[in-house]
Amino acid sequence: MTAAGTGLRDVDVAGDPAYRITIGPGLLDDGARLTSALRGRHALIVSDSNVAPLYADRLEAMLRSARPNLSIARFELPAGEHEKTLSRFGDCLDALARLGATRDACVFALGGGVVGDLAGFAASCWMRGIDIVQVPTTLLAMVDSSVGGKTAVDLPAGKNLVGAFHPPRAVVADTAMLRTLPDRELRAGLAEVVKYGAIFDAGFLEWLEANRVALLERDDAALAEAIARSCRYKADVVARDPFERGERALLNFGHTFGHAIEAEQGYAGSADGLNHGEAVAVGMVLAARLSARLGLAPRADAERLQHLLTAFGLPVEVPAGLSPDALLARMRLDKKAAADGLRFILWDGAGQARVVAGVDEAQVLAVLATPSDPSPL
Ligand SMILES: NC(=O)c1ccc[n+]([C@@H]2O[C@H](COP(=O)([O-])OP(=O)(O)OC[C@H]3O[C@@H](n4cnc5c(N)ncnc54)[C@H](O)[C@@H]3O)[C@@H](O)[C@H]2O)c1
Ligand SMILES: O=C(O)C(=O)C[C@@H](O)[C@H](O)[C@H](O)COP(=O)(O)O
Ligand SMILES: [Zn+2]
Repeated sequence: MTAAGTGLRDVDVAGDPAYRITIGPGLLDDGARLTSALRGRHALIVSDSNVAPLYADRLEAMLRSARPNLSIARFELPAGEHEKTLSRFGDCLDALARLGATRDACVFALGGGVVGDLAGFAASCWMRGIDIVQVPTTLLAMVDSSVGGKTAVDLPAGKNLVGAFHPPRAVVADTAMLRTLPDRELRAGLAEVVKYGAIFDAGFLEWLEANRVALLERDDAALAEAIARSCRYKADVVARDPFERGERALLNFGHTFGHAIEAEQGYAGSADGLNHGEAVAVGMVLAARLSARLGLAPRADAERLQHLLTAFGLPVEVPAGLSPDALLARMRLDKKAAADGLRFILWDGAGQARVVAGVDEAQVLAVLATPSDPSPL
């Protein structure tokens, strides 16, 4: 996985298309790697109002020096979850039209998961599908959203309700860009890192417990290891189940609750509510507590998960003012719900998750209505 002497790590994702995730410092200056998947003469750089001023000029310069004949345009959205909308998606398509992007054009998603999801969805729709290279700039995007090809925008009715599966041609994760990431967004990314341990590997949870301080202090080696291991977990599951017909749904651990919280807060995100990673942290604790309540998993495992997330500075309680009934109504529009009712990703204990159908709504309401600490599960 580590190329000797380069400080870079590669994680290959099997599938159609197969692609490579490259992780390490300095990749934003690697024009050859950034353009390795480029086929045509048009490139659209999609970014947001925080990331573009920091990194878009460098990316554009690299693309120009590697491919002098490239026509390059930019589309910049205001930063924030509330911008992951159909309206901004339309604006992104308009930017492709102004560029005159042909079917061999390539979109470069330079940003966090909001940019990656929106740019990916635009790439999946423009002329029925053009290439995208993901250049993730948040920890969350490096460990999760840039990998696996889920793209989407939010609707007022629900999170990620409109989207497509559209895998990238490459993922280029320059870890040096994490140096400018706000602490709160770093912690949000750690929530999705914890998720991999929670659903796949209790040993990884132990590693996270042992490396908690190093990760929060942005130790390069610890972060690189966490990113590479997370990408490996995700790459393996999406290669086996790219369209979420089965086991990929495990990656939704904590998301049924989390997405309901995000939607109920109007996608306020970091500005005035919980961001995605924080909402998932709360959701994972609720899912673990629901598992304990249903007698599927030991209470001690739920407490351990809660403890780790708290140690990472993440919230573990439903924000004040959100009603259990309103959250439950949101969950009925979760994409995993089916004729047999709500489906949750629950666990048999740390590192062992499964899909559980037909979960009793009264039990869900009971978990939502009970504060986690210090009350009993
Ligand atoms: N497609 C998937 O598989 C998948 C997986 C997980 C999450 N998601 C989606 O990802 C989104 C959350 O992504 P996110 O947490 O990256 O949030 P985000 O994209 O909103 O980025 C968080 C904040 O950090 C800023 N930022 C980004 N990189 C920076 C940098 N290097 N330096 C300084 N500031 C920087 C952004 O401008 C933003 O304000 C949600 O919409 C979620 O639904 C998708
Ligand atoms: O890649 C996946 O599959 C995931 O579920 C990863 C999640 O972390 C991510 O938040 C994803 O966007 C959720 O997808 P959705 O299908 O529940 O909208
Ligand atoms: Zn997520």
